[in-house]
Amino acid sequence: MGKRIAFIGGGNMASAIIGGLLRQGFSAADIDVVEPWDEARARLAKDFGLAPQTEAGAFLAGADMIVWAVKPQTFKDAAAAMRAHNQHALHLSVAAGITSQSIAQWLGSERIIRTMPNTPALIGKGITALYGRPAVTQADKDWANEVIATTGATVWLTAEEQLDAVTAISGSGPAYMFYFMEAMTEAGAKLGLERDQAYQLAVATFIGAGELARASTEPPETLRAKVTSKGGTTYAAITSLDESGVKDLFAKALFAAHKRAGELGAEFGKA
Ligand SMILES: NC(=O)C1=CN([C@@H]2O[C@H](COP(=O)(O)OP(=O)(O)OC[C@H]3O[C@@H](n4cnc5c(N)ncnc54)[C@H](OP(=O)(O)O)[C@@H]3O)[C@@H](O)[C@H]2O)C=CC1
Ligand SMILES: O=C(O)[C@@H]1CCC=N1
Repeated sequence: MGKRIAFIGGGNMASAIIGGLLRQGFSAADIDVVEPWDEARARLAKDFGLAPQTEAGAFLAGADMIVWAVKPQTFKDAAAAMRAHNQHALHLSVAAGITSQSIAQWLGSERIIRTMPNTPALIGKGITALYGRPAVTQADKDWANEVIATTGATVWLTAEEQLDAVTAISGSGPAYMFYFMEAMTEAGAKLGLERDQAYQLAVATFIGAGELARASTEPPETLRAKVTSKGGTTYAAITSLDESGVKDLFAKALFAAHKRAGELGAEFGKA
């Protein structure tokens, strides 16, 4: 790629993208990170051979792309600290809820791409949705895609509001999957399995079912029907789920995540 990338915030998401870039041959010498937390800086140095800085400074002038990987709550202050140091970079935000309009105001730039990744990005198995403000060129989008594709699949959106839905589905989604794995493990242990084995079974089932869904042209209802023998065990479990209203409750949880994304934007995106 031959360009410099600076990360503001060096936590989970920044590490996922940095890891992806380095795996694809991007040089650590071309990456800057601003990260105030000592432990996080030490981890970035140990894991990736980086030399992170505690705060924004003149070194940021060399960045062609700035990746905003801070929490929504700290984005505005971090933007104010960076603004004087770089006025030409392409900006790429991973923050939930914070609109590109807020970011444009804070940075005085229209070259902004918003994204919503997820944590499987850490192992190159993420999926990230991206949205570019109208001023962003195709060349900028191609470059952002190249950077994010180092962490997994990419999907481009045509409406920025859709990012809040993506956040509810795939951004927060890994946590729902782990929640189900926890429940399966706990139930397996209660039913007499060793906890480790119950967890192993749960994880392998998630991976197997996911890969099967990906490889199949059939919708999930059909794949589910193929597991559900008439009068059998799956039927008993699905009937119990339906009687408890689990599908509706699950949808309710996703709507709560969607609502929270909007609230984060409204609460922490003020000018
Ligand atoms: N985790 C996830 O699954 C996903 C997260 N996101 C988004 O990614 C963003 C980052 O999340 P995540 O990586 O999980 O968070 P982390 O807390 O792991 O990383 C954020 C880091 O930024 C640091 N920080 C705080 N203030 C500043 C500042 N002014 N300048 C530079 N760095 C600062 C924090 O330090 P300190 O802790 O000391 O404040 C922290 O180490 C969030 O906006 C979130 O919405 C998007 C998709 C998925
Ligand atoms: O929980 C959050 O707010 C972030 C955004 C998506 C996943 N984690």
